Amino acid sequence: MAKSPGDVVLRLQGVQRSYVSGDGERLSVLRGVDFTLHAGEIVALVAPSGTGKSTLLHVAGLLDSPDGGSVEIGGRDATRLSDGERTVIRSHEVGFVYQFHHLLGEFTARENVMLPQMIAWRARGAARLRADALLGSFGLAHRLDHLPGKLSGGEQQRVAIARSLANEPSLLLADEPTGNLDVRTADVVFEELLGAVRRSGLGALIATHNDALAARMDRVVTLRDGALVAL
Ligand SMILES: Nc1ncnc2c1ncn2[C@@H]1O[C@H](COP(=O)(O)OP(=O)(O)OP(=O)(O)O)[C@@H](O)[C@H]1O
Repeated sequence: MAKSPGDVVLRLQGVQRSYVSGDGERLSVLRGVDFTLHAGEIVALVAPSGTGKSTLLHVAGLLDSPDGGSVEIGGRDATRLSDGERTVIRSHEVGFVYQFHHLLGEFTARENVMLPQMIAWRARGAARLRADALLGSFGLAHRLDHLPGKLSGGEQQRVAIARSLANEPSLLLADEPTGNLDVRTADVVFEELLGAVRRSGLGALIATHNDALAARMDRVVTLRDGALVAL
C-alpha cells in the first residue's frame, strides 16, 4: 500500500543474525542493526563483499528471520507474527529485485508481472492492466508477449523491476539490481529504477558495489562490524 511521505516503512531494531558453519563455528554477521527507512526515501547499502548485505536484505524482507531484535514493516513487528501473516506482508508490502532477474522462463513478460498480483488475489483483468501499464512505463509495451529468453539482459531486468512493483509495495529491497548488466545499460536501467521508485513514493534500500550509483541515492549506509552506519 502506498504511504504518505515520511511514514516509516521499515524499522530494524537490534537485529542479529548469525550462521553456524559446517565445523560448528558461529559467524555473527548482523550484530545489532538499527535502521529506519521512510516512504519516499532511497538508501544505498554499500559494503565490502561478505559483510552481510544479502543477509540484511533477506531479514528486512522477511525471507529470513533474525536471531534477535525486531523487524517492523508498516508499523507491525514481523518477528511477532505467524509464518502466514509474514507471507501476506511480504507479498503485499515488499518488492524484491535481485542481480539476476529470476523471471519464470515459460511465462511471458506480462505473465511474469501478473503472477505476484494473482498470488495476492488481484483479479486477472486488473492484474493484466497493471502489468501492461508497468511494462509500458519501462518502454516494454512492444515486449509484453515475449518470453524472458527472447529479451535482452536490460529488458529482462526491467521486467523484474516491473514485477517487484506489481503489488504496489511500500518497501523495495534490491540486491545489486543492475550488477549483471554492462556499464551503459546498467546506468540507464538504474536511472529508470530510481525514477519508478520516486514516482511510487515507496521506501527503497538498494545494495550496490557501485559508488557512482550510490551517489544518486538520498543517503548511503554501510555495514561495519555487523552494524549499519551512515557513510
Ligand atoms: N546460509 C549460510 N550459512 C553459512 N554462512 C552464510 C550463509 N549465508 C551467508 N553466510 C556467510 O555470511 C557472511 C555474509 O554473507 P552475505 O551473503 O550476507 O554477504 P554480502 O555482503 O551480501 O556479500 P556479497 O557482496 O559478496 O554478495 C559471509 O561470510 C557468508 O559466507
